[in-house]
Amino acid sequence: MSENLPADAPTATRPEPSGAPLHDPGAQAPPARRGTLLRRLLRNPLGVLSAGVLLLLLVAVALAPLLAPQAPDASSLGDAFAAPSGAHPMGMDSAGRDILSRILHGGRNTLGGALIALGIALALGVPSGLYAGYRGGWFDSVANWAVNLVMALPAMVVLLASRAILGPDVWALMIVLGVLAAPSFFRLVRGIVAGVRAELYVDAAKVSGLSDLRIVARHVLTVVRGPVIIQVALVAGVAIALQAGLEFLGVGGGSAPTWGAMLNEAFQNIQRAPLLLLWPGLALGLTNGALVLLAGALRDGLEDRTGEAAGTRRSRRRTTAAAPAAGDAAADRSALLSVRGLTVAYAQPDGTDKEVVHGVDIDVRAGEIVGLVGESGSGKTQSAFAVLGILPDGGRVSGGSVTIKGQEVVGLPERARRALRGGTVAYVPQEPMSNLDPSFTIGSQLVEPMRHTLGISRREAARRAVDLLRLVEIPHPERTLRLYPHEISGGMAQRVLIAGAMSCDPELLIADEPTTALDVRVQAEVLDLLRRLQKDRGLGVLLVTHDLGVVADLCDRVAVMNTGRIVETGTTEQVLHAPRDAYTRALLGAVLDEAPTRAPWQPREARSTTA
Ligand SMILES: Nc1ncnc2c1ncn2[C@@H]1O[C@H](COP(=O)(O)OP(=O)(O)OP(=O)(O)O)[C@@H](O)[C@H]1O
Repeated sequence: MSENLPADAPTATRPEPSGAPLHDPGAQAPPARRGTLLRRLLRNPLGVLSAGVLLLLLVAVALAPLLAPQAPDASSLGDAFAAPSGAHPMGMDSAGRDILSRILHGGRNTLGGALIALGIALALGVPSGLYAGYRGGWFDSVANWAVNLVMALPAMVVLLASRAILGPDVWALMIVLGVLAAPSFFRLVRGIVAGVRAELYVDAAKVSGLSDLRIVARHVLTVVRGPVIIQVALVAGVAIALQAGLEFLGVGGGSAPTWGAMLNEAFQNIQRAPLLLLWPGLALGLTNGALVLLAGALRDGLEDRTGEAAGTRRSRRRTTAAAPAAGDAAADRSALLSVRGLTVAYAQPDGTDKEVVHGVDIDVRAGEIVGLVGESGSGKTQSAFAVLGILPDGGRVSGGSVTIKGQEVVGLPERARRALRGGTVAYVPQEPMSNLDPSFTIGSQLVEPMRHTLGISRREAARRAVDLLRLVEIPHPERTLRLYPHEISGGMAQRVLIAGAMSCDPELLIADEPTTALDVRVQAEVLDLLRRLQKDRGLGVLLVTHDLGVVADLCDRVAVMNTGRIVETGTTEQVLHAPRDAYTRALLGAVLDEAPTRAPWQPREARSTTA
């Protein structure tokens, strides 16, 4: 798009929560949250003023046939340049036509044309920006190339050339303008979505089994809509100004009244009746000014809301998960999770593949906790993501087999994998705060995935959410459901994520360094919780960790990973006390011998009595 149109994305505003309210009285989001944007807008004097002016203009223009004193083209040459009077409040133009009537009717053409341009720009730019930002790949490359091409063209020159080709039809020119303005929406939306896509809470939503469409609707559109609103105002203003400019230059059809054509006529008679310039100029100025002020007020409203809700958006660092732990290579494939010869590769810019996981074997049986340990970069995360089916862009399972309850999942269609993730397999991530969307209440983030993956009503999901928070030992669950992530501690956030993971009664839990981001005391509580859930529900757990203390404390078996390979597997006792592999010995040697060990796990009641 040309320099004439707004190309820079407005600052991304914090999303306004649109989380579904819970119907359970105890779990329901407070009704005060609803419609707060409108209330905030009404509290902002500039917002009220600009919205009022725009509304007035739109209503007046829409009712032009009723409000105009006479037809816009009715002329009486004897009254040319007549001053304002009771019958003609804005006076008469050079052809003796009523200016008020022409302003009202002209507004229909001017604003209608801008609306067409805006509609086309939105229809082309927003969906393609969403798709390119969320999916990337070849569509992103092609769309970016096309957008750069269009943006390199000067809009006014293209419009003048279009006029020469298409004729003096201003509506056709507005369609061309819409195409020229679409890249501004594309770039804005694509940039924001590409950022949001990397957020951990989007990964968490994927793992909880939500479809891409739902994730976009719930987590992405809320972030995009604020900036898009502002862009709408800017593009509408530019479309109105460009259209008026074309008419002013005499490029339009000239047959229908428009504010630009009126400016043109006024300019020709500026010496004789300078007042003629005032009315169309005022109409254009008021419309554009009101649009810009309204957009600002809307943005302020959205930012207020989201700033209050989100408080702190935590680090964007992508989780480096650890993969499922160890299975004896000999174990049979009837295990809950069975991984054989798993290889993961990333496509390189030169067309070659870089293999980062080289033939991993792991088994997790029902009711056991398997630890996957290894130093940073050993391939734990890649293995876990491969099992979950959420490898980042460019990554793929290039070989091997992963079965869950005997079902091969490598090559399974995405829909089927989602169903598995939302049901049989659950995931507990490393950084609890980054995996909760700051814009939604805890209740909303527990309820929505349950509604969609279990197909239950909101009321039922809200009831289950309260039970789940009790299950993970969160005090005052009803109150907690109404809180936003920034209002709870890291330990509570991790409990919430564990509750979310348990919400669909999984059989296999993949926990990625679930305690790394927590302080020592909270770590112990979360590990105790995991152990209790695993015992009570007979879960199979693949625990990715670099902490050998955690392995000793919790795991039944352990797999040690180094440079993309499992170097040793066995029972925890055997691997920790009689390591066979030199790397395992080095890993154990790196642990401080004098470091204090945690007391063995006991049920909560026992802990409180022994404390
Ligand atoms: N997008 C990517 N493209 C290419 N290589 C990658 C990509 N992501 C990870 N890798 C490589 O894969 C290897 C394994 O990384 P992985 O994140 O699985 O390690 P990890 O054992 O989980 O480490 P940490 O404990 O730090 O999370 C690393 O060498 C890393 O460089």
